Amino acid sequence: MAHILIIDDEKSIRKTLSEILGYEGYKLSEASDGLEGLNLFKSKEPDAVLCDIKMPKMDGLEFLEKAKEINPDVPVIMISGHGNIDTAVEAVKKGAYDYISKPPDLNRLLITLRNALDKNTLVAEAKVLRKKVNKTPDMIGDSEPILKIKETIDKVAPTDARVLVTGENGVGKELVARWIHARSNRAAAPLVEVNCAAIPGELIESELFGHEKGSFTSAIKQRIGKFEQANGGTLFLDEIGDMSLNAQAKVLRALQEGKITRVGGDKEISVDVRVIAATNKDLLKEVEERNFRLDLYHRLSVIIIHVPSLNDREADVPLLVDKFLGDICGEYGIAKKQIDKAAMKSLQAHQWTGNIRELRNVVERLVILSGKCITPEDVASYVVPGSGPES
Ligand SMILES: Nc1ncnc2c1ncn2[C@@H]1O[C@H](COP(=O)(O)OP(=O)(O)OP(=O)(O)O)[C@@H](O)[C@H]1O
Repeated sequence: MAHILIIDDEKSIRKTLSEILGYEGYKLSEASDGLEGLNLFKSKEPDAVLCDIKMPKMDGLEFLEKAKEINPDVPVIMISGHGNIDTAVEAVKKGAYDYISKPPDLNRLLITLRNALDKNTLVAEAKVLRKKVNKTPDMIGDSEPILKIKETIDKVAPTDARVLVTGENGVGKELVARWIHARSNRAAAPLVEVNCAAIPGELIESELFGHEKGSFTSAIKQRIGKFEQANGGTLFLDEIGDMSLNAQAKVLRALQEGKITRVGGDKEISVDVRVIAATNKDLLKEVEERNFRLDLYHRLSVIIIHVPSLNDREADVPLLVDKFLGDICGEYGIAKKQIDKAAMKSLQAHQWTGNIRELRNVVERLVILSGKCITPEDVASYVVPGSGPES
């Protein structure tokens, strides 16, 4: 239930409001002046505020101003006495949600509060959605392989098909997974990522499936695993080739049956999760070497998207360089630097490791060390090892 902060120096008004709102089930905090109210506003993070206008120490208008600076999304409803309706109107102009008159009319109070809270929920939801939409970065490139990848993403995203994304480190595998999720019917639910290589073998099961309290020494409280967290959404299993055989068996079962069991638990929990996996390993070779289960491989690889290294999509290098130049100069707060044609050609011809982060680092180095226009000499000095004056 929503938490309401009541600020009024008149004890009787606080009492009336508390009784009405308490009866409706709201959680309440009370303050007798603006200053105390502001402290509670910071510490309790209420969902809405009812605030008197005339009060000692800090009046309602000052409170409103300060509260808006701290969190502009929390609606503040002013409580106005006979003498200060004009001030209440002024407060609404300054960002108060609305005002109610003293003595508070029960219906008007409850309706105003409910509307304010509804609006607040919508604002919060819109923020989350906006964040989600913005969270998927652009996939730069118009080379043949990237266009093909985008086409495949558009086809598979709306289905629930499992996708295995392969490619060297840093080629953009995670970006592909994010794009698939963002374009799927699950986009409003979470995309939960697990880096299987970064989690010690003995913890991976608890990470994926959760655990019950006391199931092992460090399990001091119950924990929900990534499969459950991703319920309704997508689970991205990065570096799946590094998962232990033991964990592979459990993941296989979860995929076959759509059910998981927490470590130390006996209850089966149904989960509705789409799995996207990624690896930089040759999984079939891992299968041959008995490090990876063939049945799991088949479950995961309904669709395979291979992201080629930069060296196999030279055409994308200028676009990426241009994007990174813009981003980096923006971060440094300087005008976007230019790059000479010949310099761009030599970046394009460079043998990249395949990791796009390497290209970004190189562009950052060039931004820092070069003049307004990046020249072939800059590239020779700062990028191609062994060919510059510094080496
Ligand atoms: N086509 C692209 N356009 C723009 N940025 C990209 C592109 N591909 C990758 N990047 C960026 O390069 C970085 C590395 O990409 P990402 O993390 O997706 O690679 P990865 O293959 O999953 O890496 P790892 O193997 O290390 O997990 C990220 O910052 C990503 O946003």
